[in-house]
Amino acid sequence: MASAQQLPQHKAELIDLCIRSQILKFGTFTLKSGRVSPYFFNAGLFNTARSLTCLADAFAQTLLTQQHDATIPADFDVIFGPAYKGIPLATLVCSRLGSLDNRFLDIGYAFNRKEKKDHGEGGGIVGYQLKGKRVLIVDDVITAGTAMREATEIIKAEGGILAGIVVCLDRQERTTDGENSAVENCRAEYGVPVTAIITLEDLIVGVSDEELKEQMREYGKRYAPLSKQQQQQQQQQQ
Ligand SMILES: O=P(O)(O)OC[C@H]1O[C@H](OP(=O)(O)OP(=O)(O)O)[C@H](O)[C@@H]1O
Ligand SMILES: O=C(O)c1cc(=O)[nH]c(=O)[nH]1
Repeated sequence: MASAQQLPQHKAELIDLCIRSQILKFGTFTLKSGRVSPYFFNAGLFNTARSLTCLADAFAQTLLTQQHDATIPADFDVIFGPAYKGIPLATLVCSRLGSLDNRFLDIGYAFNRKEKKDHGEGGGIVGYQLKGKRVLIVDDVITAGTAMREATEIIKAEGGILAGIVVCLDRQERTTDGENSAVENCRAEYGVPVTAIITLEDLIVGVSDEELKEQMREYGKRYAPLSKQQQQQQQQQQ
């Protein structure tokens, strides 16, 4: 395994799976933010019991074994997965936590519909009621943070209380309208712990092809959060 020596086992195993199953793809991809990336993380390809088991292990390790760390969300009643790719993730993490520890047996899961349903039970939310509950968001990727903004607005509108955010991959990019990292921006704006199982830096460690590593580094630099000095230079130029 290319990354086994440098990274904790659950991260190395996940990265190895992502490379073997082409969950991590290389090419030209337009992202939700409009940025054009030479790599793409397709969580839709966690599509077998084997790969979901690996992913569930990695989420559980992240949430359960590092609870002394203030960036790790600890107290929540409901796991919310933003449509679409967050939906199976919320279900998976809820089920895995419940099977690992009885204290989690009564946590709920919920997700939004991208289009509201106007028949049957109707509405835009499926699953556990969010009103008055501490809600953990689980998603596949954070890039510029737009999906997180949308998810937090849904939770607020339902009367839920955001308790934290955990994603599979932090691409370590800045927000579209600012200079700060999307993750730092969520921490500051929502005042909750935000964490990721793996980051762009971790992915680069796991990739063995030098040319692809370089493309990832270059892209990462282009959309990296700006340092204080860069922010000052930018202000002076304006
Ligand atoms: O941090 P951001 O810049 O918002 O980008 C990340 C988001 O983009 C994708 O969602 P999207 O709605 O495109 O896809 P999906 O319907 O496949 O989940 C991805 O699943 C993240 O939720
Ligand atoms: O930013 C995105 O839209 C995005 C990036 C990525 O790597 N994977 C994904 O599903 N969406």
